[in-house]
Amino acid sequence: MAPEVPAGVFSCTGKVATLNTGYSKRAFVTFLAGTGDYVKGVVGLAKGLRKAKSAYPLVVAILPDVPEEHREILRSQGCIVREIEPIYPPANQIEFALAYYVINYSKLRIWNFEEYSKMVYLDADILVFDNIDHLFDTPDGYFYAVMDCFCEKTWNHSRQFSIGYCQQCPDKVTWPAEMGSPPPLYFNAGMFVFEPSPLTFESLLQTLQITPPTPFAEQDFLNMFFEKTYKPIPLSYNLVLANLWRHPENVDLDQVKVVHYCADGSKPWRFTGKEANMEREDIKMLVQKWWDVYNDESLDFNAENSSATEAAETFSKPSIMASMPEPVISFIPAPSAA
Ligand SMILES: O=c1ccn([C@@H]2O[C@H](COP(=O)(O)OP(=O)(O)O)[C@@H](O)[C@H]2O)c(=O)[nH]1
Ligand SMILES: OC[C@H]1O[C@H](O[C@@H]2[C@@H](O)[C@H](O)[C@@H](O)[C@H](O)[C@@H]2O)[C@H](O)[C@@H](O)[C@H]1O
Ligand SMILES: [Mn+2]
Repeated sequence: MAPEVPAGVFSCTGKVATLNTGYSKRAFVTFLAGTGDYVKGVVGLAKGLRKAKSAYPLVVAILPDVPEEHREILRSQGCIVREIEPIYPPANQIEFALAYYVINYSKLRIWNFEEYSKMVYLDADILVFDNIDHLFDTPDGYFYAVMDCFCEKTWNHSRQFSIGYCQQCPDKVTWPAEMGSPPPLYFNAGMFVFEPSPLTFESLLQTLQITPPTPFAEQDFLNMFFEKTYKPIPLSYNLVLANLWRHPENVDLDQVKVVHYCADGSKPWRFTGKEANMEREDIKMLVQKWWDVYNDESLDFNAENSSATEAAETFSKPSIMASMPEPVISFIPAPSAA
């Protein structure tokens, strides 16, 4: 059975929910880079949030190489499009688990969106099936995310993989004493709840410059940086698909609120069904659900159907902060996604 998630993690601290006035605002945020087809992922993400009747807008942090046509598609779907400067890891010889992961360090720019008090980051290959607005009411001061799984071959560089250990089933293969203490709980960085802060952003950047890159790029880096404040939340908030065949005992598809299409071959917008596990009925059902949302014209953005409209209009006024100059870094297009 997966490790328990602290019961109190969603208990409100009695704090008055932050009013969406002035600069103490809430929003979902995702990241888009390149000229390829991930823009379809962002459209699916935006329409899924609308279907779940979320009260908060979706901010899209985009790299300079995202074409105007894609930016217009996102604005037409009610997204708030914010261009960011890329962030690169220090010079290195590392071989990332997937070559294009090098662009994911630019995600760190979202900590500088200081006009927002609390944000929920969601990868563009995510579909929200159920309302998750209550995540914004989690107590401040922590980093909330779902624990990852170490069983896929993408983890074959790790000690966990070498002995068949996974935090999703810590009793199956116990961590041997001779290997020292077990690794700290490790989250998947495709979804997390955080509080933007320029101080945290500066600390992230300074720490990044002295941290040798590792196979899972910014995901490894964020796990190291937030190790002490990380609070696991249930798997239903970020179902990394590999859990379906690696830890089916931990998955209740009827309860899943967020599906993360990160298994090899599972991106719905380029699905062929040829890769390992892609012939599974549950995978094909989840991919179809993504397409149902993506193709549902009733979920397209318009003033009537968006509960986040007033919020989006409020947010769409560029804040003085957003116009603050950021360090200009020459942009080198990264390898395209797998
Ligand atoms: O060509 C790309 C590749 C990745 N991404 C962004 O980077 C995130 C992380 O990449 P991906 O989800 O493919 O990694 P995975 O979760 O599959 O390991 C994506 O969700 C997108 O938000 C992007 O915008 N363009
Ligand atoms: O750049 C590193 C990426 O690392 C993560 O993806 C991986 C990781 O979760 C592995 O544990 C899985 O085995 C693998 O399938 C999956 O692709 C994040 O989802 C993504 O947003 C991004 O941070
Ligand atoms: Mn992803």
